[in-house]
Amino acid sequence: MASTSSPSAPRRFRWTPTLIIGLVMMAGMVLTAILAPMFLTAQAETLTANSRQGPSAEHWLGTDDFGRDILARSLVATRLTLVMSVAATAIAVVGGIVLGSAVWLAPRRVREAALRLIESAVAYPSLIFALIVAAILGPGSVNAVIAIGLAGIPAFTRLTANLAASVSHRNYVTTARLLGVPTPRIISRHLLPNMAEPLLVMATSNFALSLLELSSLSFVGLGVQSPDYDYGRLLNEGLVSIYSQPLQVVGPSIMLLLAGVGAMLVGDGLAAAADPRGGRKFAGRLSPTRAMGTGADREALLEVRDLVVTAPNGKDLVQGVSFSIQPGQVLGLVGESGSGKSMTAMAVAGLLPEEVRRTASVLRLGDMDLTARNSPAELARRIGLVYQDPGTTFNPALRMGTQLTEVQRVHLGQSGKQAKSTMVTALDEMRITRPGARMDQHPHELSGGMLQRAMIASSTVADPVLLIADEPTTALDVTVQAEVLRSLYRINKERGTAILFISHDIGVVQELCDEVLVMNGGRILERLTGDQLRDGQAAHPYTRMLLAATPSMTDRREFLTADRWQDDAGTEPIPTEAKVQS
Ligand SMILES: Nc1ncnc2c1ncn2[C@@H]1O[C@H](COP(=O)(O)OP(=O)(O)OP(=O)(O)O)[C@@H](O)[C@H]1O
Repeated sequence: MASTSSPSAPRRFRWTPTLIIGLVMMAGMVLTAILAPMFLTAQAETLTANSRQGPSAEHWLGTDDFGRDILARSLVATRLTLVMSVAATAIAVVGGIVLGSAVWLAPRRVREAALRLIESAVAYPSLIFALIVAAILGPGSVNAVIAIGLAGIPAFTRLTANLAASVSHRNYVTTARLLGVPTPRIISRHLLPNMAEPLLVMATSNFALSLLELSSLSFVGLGVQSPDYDYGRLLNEGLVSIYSQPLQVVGPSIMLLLAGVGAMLVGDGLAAAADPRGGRKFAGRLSPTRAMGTGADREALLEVRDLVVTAPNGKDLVQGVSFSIQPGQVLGLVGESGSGKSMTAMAVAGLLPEEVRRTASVLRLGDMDLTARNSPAELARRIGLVYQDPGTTFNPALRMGTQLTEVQRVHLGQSGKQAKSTMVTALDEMRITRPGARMDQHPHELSGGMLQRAMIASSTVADPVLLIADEPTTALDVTVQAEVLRSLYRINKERGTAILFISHDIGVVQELCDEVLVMNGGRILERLTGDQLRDGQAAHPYTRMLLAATPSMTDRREFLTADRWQDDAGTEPIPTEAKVQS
């Protein structure tokens, strides 16, 4: 059977040179913070008579006023500096998440007022804010950490509130609310996991900022107090003899630079990994709402971003299309002939003609990166395909059984007998009469509708997570269309198979789809929910034109009445909600 890929599995992580260099630098800093105090404390803190010495083999950066090794002190100071920066960041993150969640939960008026207040706080320079807090609390390491932590809270509050507002519109949150799931559980289960990525990126940036601000506080005498020392404190001590003993500030300055650059590179790398197009912009420098808008749709089963399909002559047949399909969702792709629908679908299925090129910033099905070279067997297990013309899908010279069981025998490794018995069951589920006998028949002995349903049975026998149906009803007359649509509807409802449904017929699309993308000239012109389309809420003139060109819904509905839905196998009518609304 199909290996069911987790729909919410994160897409493959992008290791960029920036991120790798940043992580190596930060790993070096952490190692220094652990090892230096263990091995260098004596040289860093023991007072000797060798004061103010220049660089030598014994003291590479010389000694300070009290004969202590400057390099050793710079290295040992790493621990306190990093610990304080982590603590300040933790205060900002936790405080921001708690306050941001509270703001999101607050009544509308309170929320709006709070957001305005937060915007002003974010605009106020955090170092000035920290200086004021530190001055009120008094000098000291703990107070400096509190001051810098508090100064970072507004930015995280704004990010959390905006992200929560954005995530809370998703279907699963609405459903959880309707089911009466308590708010704290909605926050911990649905909101926070979906906000983790941008929050992590921002936390890394905040760490770099905290490092600099804490050092600044210590430098001006409001932070770490003697005999403790961090980079800022060492700079403060070196300042008095900067002309006679300039090397005294070089050690801590270099360490500060390395830690700051390392942390910023990690933040930049994480931002690029989160949004390949955004880079540093994503790291909280833009408005969080925008950041969220460009973020990944991790719940999506299929995620397509910036898909471009280029013909050999350099023409872009699909021009930067982005969309996603949630597990169990039916997404319609509608547009006139040549608009790029099939190219989009075939790009997803990895079945483009050889001469056509495909690029995308994200092309993911569950945890499978579709831009990578994937095994055809694995693709066949996860993606089922139903083509337009059942008459040409099957080889007229071969018996149905041979063709229908191909996927099972070739890709699932089933024996002929096992494959046949599975397929007979699948045909039966598709309401095809006398399925056993059909296996021995040739394609011309079956009706068009039966052939298409047999095709659907064959495409879904491996239980794919996604079914791509490319104009599956176009070649069929309108009464037979109904049988096929009904089969797709049942597959979706009973098995939860997501469907990418392609059609030039907007009337057919609106019967079946939860969401509809209107395509023209290789671009998406409009996105609508099925309900919006059924309610006639299409805004784009092209969509309206397509609707106008659709045969009267009243005529169509005649075919979709209960009687008409009785196909040759005597199936029951399609549930009301799947029918066309006029
Ligand atoms: N192999 C190819 N090389 C170059 N261009 C191609 C190739 N196949 C298709 N095209 C062009 O790509 C464009 C989009 O084709 P596509 O098949 O995606 O359209 P469609 O919307 O699915 O239409 P239809 O409903 O007719 O299949 C068309 O202009 C078509 O002529």
